[in-house]
Parts: sequence; C-alpha cells; structure tokens
Amino acid sequence: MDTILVVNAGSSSVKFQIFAVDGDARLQRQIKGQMDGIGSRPRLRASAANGDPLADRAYPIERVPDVTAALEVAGIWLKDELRINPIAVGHRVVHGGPEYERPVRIDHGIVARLEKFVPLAPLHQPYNLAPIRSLLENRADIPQVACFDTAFHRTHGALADHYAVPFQLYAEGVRRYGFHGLSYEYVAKTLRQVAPEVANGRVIVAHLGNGASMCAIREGRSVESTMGFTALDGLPMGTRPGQIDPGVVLYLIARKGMSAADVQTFLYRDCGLKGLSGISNDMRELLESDDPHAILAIEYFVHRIGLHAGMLAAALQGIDAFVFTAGIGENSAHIRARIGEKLSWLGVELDAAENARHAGSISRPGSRIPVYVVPTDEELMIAQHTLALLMNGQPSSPNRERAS
Ligand SMILES: Nc1ncnc2c1ncn2[C@@H]1O[C@H](COP(=O)(O)OP(=O)(O)O)[C@@H](O)[C@H]1O
Ligand SMILES: CC(=O)OP(=O)(O)O
Ligand SMILES: [Mg+2]
Repeated sequence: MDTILVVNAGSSSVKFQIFAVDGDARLQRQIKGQMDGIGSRPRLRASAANGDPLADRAYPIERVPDVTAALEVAGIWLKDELRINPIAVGHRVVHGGPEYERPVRIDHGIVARLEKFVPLAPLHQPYNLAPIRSLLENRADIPQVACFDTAFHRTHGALADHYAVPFQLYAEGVRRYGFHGLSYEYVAKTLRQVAPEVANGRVIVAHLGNGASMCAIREGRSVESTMGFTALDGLPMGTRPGQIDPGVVLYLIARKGMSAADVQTFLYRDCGLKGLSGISNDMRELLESDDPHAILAIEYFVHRIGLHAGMLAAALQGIDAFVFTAGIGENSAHIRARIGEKLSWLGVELDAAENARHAGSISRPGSRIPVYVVPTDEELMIAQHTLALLMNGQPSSPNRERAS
C-alpha cells in the first residue's frame, strides 16, 4: 500500500502522521503520533486511525532534552518498529521567506536556500531541515515536499507586510511574514464545513500551542497576523516573550554585554511562560502550580491574547467568529474560559458546560460572537499538498481555493 509520511517539528513537539493513498488518490489517515513535552516531560504516543494505541512511552528529560533527540527517537520508532517505506515525505518548514508562497518539491538547491532562514527561525528551521537532509542523503529515491508556515500569509496587503523601516530592508526581506499558516489554512478550510455561515466572514483564530499566534482571516484569507519577521513577535509563548520593546534588546546588549547569540538564546528559550514563571514553559505544569509566578504568567498570557484580539478585531473592522486551536486552545477549558471573559466586550459569551466538554461550538446560543474549537491538523494539510504536488507536479496554493 502506498503511504505518505508527514513530519512536523514544532518547538516543544515532533508530530508525525502516516496516510495511505487509495486507488482514487484519496488520503486515509493510518497512524498519528507525537513526541511532546520535549525538555519538560517527554512522551512518545502513537495510535492507529481507529484510536488503538500503538505506543505510549515516557522518557527521562536527559534522554529527550531537545527536538534533535525527539526526531531521533521518533525516527527510530518509525523505521525500526513500524518499518515504514513511504512513497513520499511531506515536511512542515516554518520559514519560507519571501520566495516560497506554495509548497515545493525538495532538492539540494532548495535545502541550501532554506538554510538561509535558519537565523530567522532558530527554534524550528534546523529541525525542519535535519530530517530532509538525512533523507536526501540516505533515501534520495523518496520524493520530499516542503510546506511552509509562511505561505498562507502571503495574501497580506502592504500595511500588514511592512515595518516602518527604510524600504531597502523590506526589499531585502525584512517583512512581517506570519507563521502557523498550515494550521490557519486547515482551520479556515474546516470552518467552511463546521460553520459555513461565518467561514466567509471576519474570523480571528487563536493558535495557542508552545508557539502561539493569532490570525485575522477575512473570506478565508489571512489579512493580519500577530507574528512578524520571525516567530518571536506577538503573543507570549512557552519560551518566547512575544511583543517586546526593541529597547529591551538594546539594554541587554549595551548594559548587560550580551552578544547577538546570547540575545537569540534569551529571546527564544528563556522568556515567555518559562521566563515569567521561573517554573516551566508547559502550560499544564503552570496550571497545576499555585506559585504566584505561575499564576502571573498565566494571567499575562490571557491578558496579551485579549489585547491582540482587540488589534485584530480593528484590522477586520469587527468579527463574526472566534476560534481556538493548538495544544492549549484545544485542551484547556480553563484558559479558554479566561480568554472568553477578556473578549466579553466584543460580545463573546461562552457556554461553561460546552466549553468544559471541549465541544466544537462553545459559545452560548445568544452570544453575539460564536466561538469554536477546531482541533488543528497541520499534518493533513501537508499530506494534501504533498499528494497534489506528486499527482500534478503542480503545487497547490494555500490561497487558491478562495471562499466565495
Ligand atoms: N490539557 C492541557 N491543558 C493545558 N495545556 C495543554 C494541555 N495539553 C497540552 N497543553 C499545552 O499545549 C502546548 C503544546 O501545544 P502544541 O500545539 O503541541 O505545541 P507545539 O506544536 O508548539 O510544540 C504546551 O504548552 C502544553 O502544555
Ligand atoms: C512557528 C511556531 O512557533 O511554531 P510552533 O508553535 O509549532 O512552535
Ligand atoms: Mg505546533
């Protein structure tokens, strides 16, 4: 049976799925797995399409301290225990820069071009490229496809795409790219099925995982994102601060004597929920804690989401729906409830019981703004793009299927 393997290396997880391609070129999910809690509570879980567990293993933090180790453990499991032999592999690649607005078939030249963006996504790009390079070396016969987090946002107008810096920098690529695009693309597509009455309207999607951002979507297309040139901007995240006065960076350099490398490590790994709480980047651990710093970190996360929602509502000139997705957005009724309170001025009223049971629609019938939970599926998006590219030799554009 022909299968496609999808690999999605995030900042706290490595997710993978295997899809069978049937005779009519339709995708059927076969296996879904992830190594999550990297650096905190590493755990490999995988299940078959019917939900039957295939693996559930906890690892000591020393065995899986980082994404490289997680890729290795997941790779060994897939190769040696599952003995997979896919006809193609689709990869999430976080930064596509100005060049890539749709998925692309990978060769050595493409990898070299994508290497250029490693400094712009140091928590992701090296780990996205590592399995690509390893397969190019060891299994050059398997076609590989790169699908970009940035591609869905290429519909941004000039006002959303620019910083107020000299034009030369924009020409060089210093732009507000936006990320989590595969997730937003999936959510926008799924909304057409689950809430067709709002899918063509003005929607804010909150992708709240270890990396977190929000996207303003109008008629199924991205018009604004809280993230920019890199995945540092916008909301506070597991280990990233989100929006920060650049003066803080100047202070770190001038007063603290930090080098560019020190500042990079600090901003990507030591800030956000982890920095503020001094405890963990993992929202589950913070929610279990009664330490005042953990309580402040959660309050700050919720507060900043409320502020950025106001900004995106202004960009859309009003909103017709609000959607939660990703690790925290899908799984924490508590965080959703607290964000719901911050959005009450917009007309959001959550239904406590529906929210508690993680229903698809979690607002009260009378809520002026309907609120949904749409579990994201970046891997399915990647599999669809990979298959389209294999079949037609043509990449599918994330924005081609315009809502009408
Ligand atoms: N039940 C839960 N309650 C609260 N947070 C959760 C829950 N399950 C997962 N999370 C949080 O989701 C985040 C990971 O989300 P995910 O989208 O998988 O991240 P990434 O793809 O960025 O690695 C972590 O902060 C984790 O604590
Ligand atoms: C771009 C980004 O932050 O991704 P993730 O949330 O998967 O870490
Ligand atoms: Mg992710």
